[in-house]
Amino acid sequence: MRYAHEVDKVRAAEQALMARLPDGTLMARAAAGLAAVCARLLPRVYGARVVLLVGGGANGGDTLYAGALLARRGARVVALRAGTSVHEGGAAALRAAGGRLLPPDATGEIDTADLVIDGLTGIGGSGGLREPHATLARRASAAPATLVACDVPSGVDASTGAVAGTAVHADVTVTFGTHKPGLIIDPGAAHCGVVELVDIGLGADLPDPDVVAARPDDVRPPEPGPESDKYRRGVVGVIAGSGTFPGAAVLAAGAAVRGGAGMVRFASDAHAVELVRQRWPETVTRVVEPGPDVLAEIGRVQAWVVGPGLGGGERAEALVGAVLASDVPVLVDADGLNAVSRSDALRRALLCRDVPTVLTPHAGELARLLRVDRDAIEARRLEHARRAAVELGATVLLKGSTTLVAELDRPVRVNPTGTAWLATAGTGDVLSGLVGALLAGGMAALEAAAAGAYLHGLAARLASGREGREAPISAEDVLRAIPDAFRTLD
Ligand SMILES: NC(=O)C1=CN([C@@H]2O[C@H](COP(=O)(O)OP(=O)(O)OC[C@H]3O[C@@H](n4cnc5c(N)ncnc54)[C@H](OP(=O)(O)O)[C@@H]3O)[C@@H](O)[C@H]2O)[C@H](O)CC1
Ligand SMILES: [K+]
Repeated sequence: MRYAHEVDKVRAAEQALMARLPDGTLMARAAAGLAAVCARLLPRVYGARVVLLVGGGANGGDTLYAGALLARRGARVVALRAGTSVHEGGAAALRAAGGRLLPPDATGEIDTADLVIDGLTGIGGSGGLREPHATLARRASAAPATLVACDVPSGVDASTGAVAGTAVHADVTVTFGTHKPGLIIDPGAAHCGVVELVDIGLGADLPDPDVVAARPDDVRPPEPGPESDKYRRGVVGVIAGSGTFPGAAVLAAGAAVRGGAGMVRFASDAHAVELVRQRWPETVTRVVEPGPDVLAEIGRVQAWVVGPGLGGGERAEALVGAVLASDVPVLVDADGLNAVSRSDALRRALLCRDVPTVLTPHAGELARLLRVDRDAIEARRLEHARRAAVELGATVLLKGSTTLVAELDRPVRVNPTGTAWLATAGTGDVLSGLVGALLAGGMAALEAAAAGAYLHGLAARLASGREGREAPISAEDVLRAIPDAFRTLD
């Protein structure tokens, strides 16, 4: 797993470590790591033009010391000082190494630089960048020089990834001690470029992470063994589709088949059932009307998926209500989520469940569930995913530019796979069937949702093609690539 810690925890760990070390040790380690990455990025350090953008805090201090190290190796280093104060030790070190400090209006230096280091704000930054910081950030982001952010791109909230106004668009972000959530969650993540972690010795002082991102060997879907039969591998029940949206049913049922369920039971109205039977003959189908015995009519399952393409109205509410009253894990998606948004009774049913529930909203669906603005969700994804997990008593998988999975008292999972090409109709239906199959296979809700998001994102990448040569994909393409995504796991 890749771990990320919020600012308070980073500061506490730094305090604990600093108490045992001579003054200035951590800043020296951070500066050395930053300078080493910058030296690697330059074709030649000697004679290179390096510009430092320096704010008044320790982030500026790290940057000045790193600039001094590069100046000692022959780089021509100038620092543009934003704000009134500057880290004194760092400024003295830069001057002693032959570097110069200039006022912030010397922006012409940025346009002719080979490399710019952004040391305006780090974990101490808050709110939108003020002037002259914002102008320097914009100018550096637009300049041809390689732009390296010190610890965090200035203007990005390190704990959340929120960006309130101007923020640096870095090519590389050199971060110290641990990742910060804002470096792996959008919109902040999109400002970081490549993230390099420099070890400054915080390890033992860091508590449990706030946010984690899986690496390939962290994703372990259930595997059949010699004892397995279709029932032991897990039966998933999919209730999806309607006269208006039968395609969602075909995609969700297909993804449940490809996701490794031992058997898929599919139930809906006659039209959706006919389509699913034609496309996925391996499913066991049943035409159902909502009623008190609807789940018994469909048969025993180890997990339910309800919602894709169900449409609005009482039918959807009745079917979601029946599933929420069951005693097996449930995944609610799409129109199922909209039914919960409309109905206080369903909301109560959700909170009363004592078996896991996974909700898979996109930002618009989550906005309706939480009764907040959609833009607020997009701007502060981490906060809203966590809030939804608490208020709705469920594991919440928030889809979008960075997919998050939140569950009460657990580190939030950030999905590292995926591609912008996934933003196309029907891909959410595929995700719901896939996660449903993993739930039926016995994975815990958080693990199933995170593994499903990982495999789904990977399938989309495999379907869209080699990096730099991607092509548009359909939900059907993602569905077809699911077996290849499984094959890439260790
Ligand atoms: N503590 C350590 O041992 C280590 C820290 N490292 C580096 O330190 C930074 C954190 O440094 P800190 O001084 O706490 O804060 P910053 O430098 O990130 O930011 C504070 C300055 O930024 C100004 N500020 C804040 N918000 C804005 C804004 N929106 N616009 C413009 N300027 C802003 C703030 O000014 P105020 O007037 O608001 O006080 C300060 O001048 C950390 O990120 C590391 O780089 C190293 O890791 C080594 C160990
Ligand atoms: K910075």
